[in-house]
Amino acid sequence: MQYHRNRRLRASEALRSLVRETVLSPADFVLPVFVIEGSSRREAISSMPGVSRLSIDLLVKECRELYQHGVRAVNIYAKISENLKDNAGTEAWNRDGLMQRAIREVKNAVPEMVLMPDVALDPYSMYGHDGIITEGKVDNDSTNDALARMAVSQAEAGADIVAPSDMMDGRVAAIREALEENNFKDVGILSYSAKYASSFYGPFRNALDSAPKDFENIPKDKKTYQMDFHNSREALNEVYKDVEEGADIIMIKPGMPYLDIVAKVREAIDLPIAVYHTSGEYAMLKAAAASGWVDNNLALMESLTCIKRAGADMIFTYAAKEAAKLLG
Ligand SMILES: NCc1[nH]cc(CCC(=O)O)c1CC(=O)O
Ligand SMILES: [Mg+2]
Repeated sequence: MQYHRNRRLRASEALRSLVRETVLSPADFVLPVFVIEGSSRREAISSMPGVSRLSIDLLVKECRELYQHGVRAVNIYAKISENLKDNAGTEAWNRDGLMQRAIREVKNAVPEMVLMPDVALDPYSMYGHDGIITEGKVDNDSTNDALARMAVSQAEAGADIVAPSDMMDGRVAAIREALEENNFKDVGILSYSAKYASSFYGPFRNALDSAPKDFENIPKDKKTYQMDFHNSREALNEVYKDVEEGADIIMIKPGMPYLDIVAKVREAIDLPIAVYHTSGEYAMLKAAAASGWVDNNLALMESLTCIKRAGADMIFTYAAKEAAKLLG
């Protein structure tokens, strides 16, 4: 006689919480933030309800609040004016650039906050690409030199961890080497190792005005560097290379439609894994909730919990503050 009654342990919330395998905490979240010039400026991003671009002073304020809610890491993007953009993305390593000033001021005001600036040329590129264009192609190796300079200038400004999101080959090694040479041996690298060419980045590209631009003989998408979403084993290949090159944290992106990749990478490596709940995933949730088709709070917490269950140690999400408040 055998009665397997799995329902026994689901009988009450107290029992369910005793056997719960995955529990979210505000400390799991990294909030991506968009910084703009000026002061007391807040620009709502229409494709991402609840998300705004902030001037540095408001970003500082936001970071203080986040920290109080238990969110202790931000991933920073700068929206610079069109006339500062060029092919090489030179503004990206301007010591007095918007990004560098933002890092300096936030670090100064909230020193405990973990600052993870984005390393990639697209917000600085006149073409909207993550690399330098040479003869109509995104050139890998010259881009790596630029990324290394960008990372060093962010480290100089006070970054704790630099986060290359470009998908050039060998850039983790190039950045690691440059950081060591410049005596930033304690600055870490969070590498977007398995980043797919995805339609879920649309709202983000609106927010930064960073989509590939319509130039003749210039690629209109990022498929020659970001991964093909039909592939899974290729993600492991990418991850192993970055581990070898000295990455401290491995990122997989996007999140929800890619949890098979997260689970697979979790099995394969022991480094911390970050997963990006992307702008498109956030926008879909907000749109459905606004229509009354899903419950915002329940669907949000379920989404984030499932990302953690798949193997994420940390989650990049635009809902970081909202979720932290719901947990608090
Ligand atoms: N280096 C670009 C970058 N860094 C983060 C995101 C997407 C983030 C999101 O959609 O939330 C992108 C977009 C892209 O690759 O075009
Ligand atoms: Mg790679």
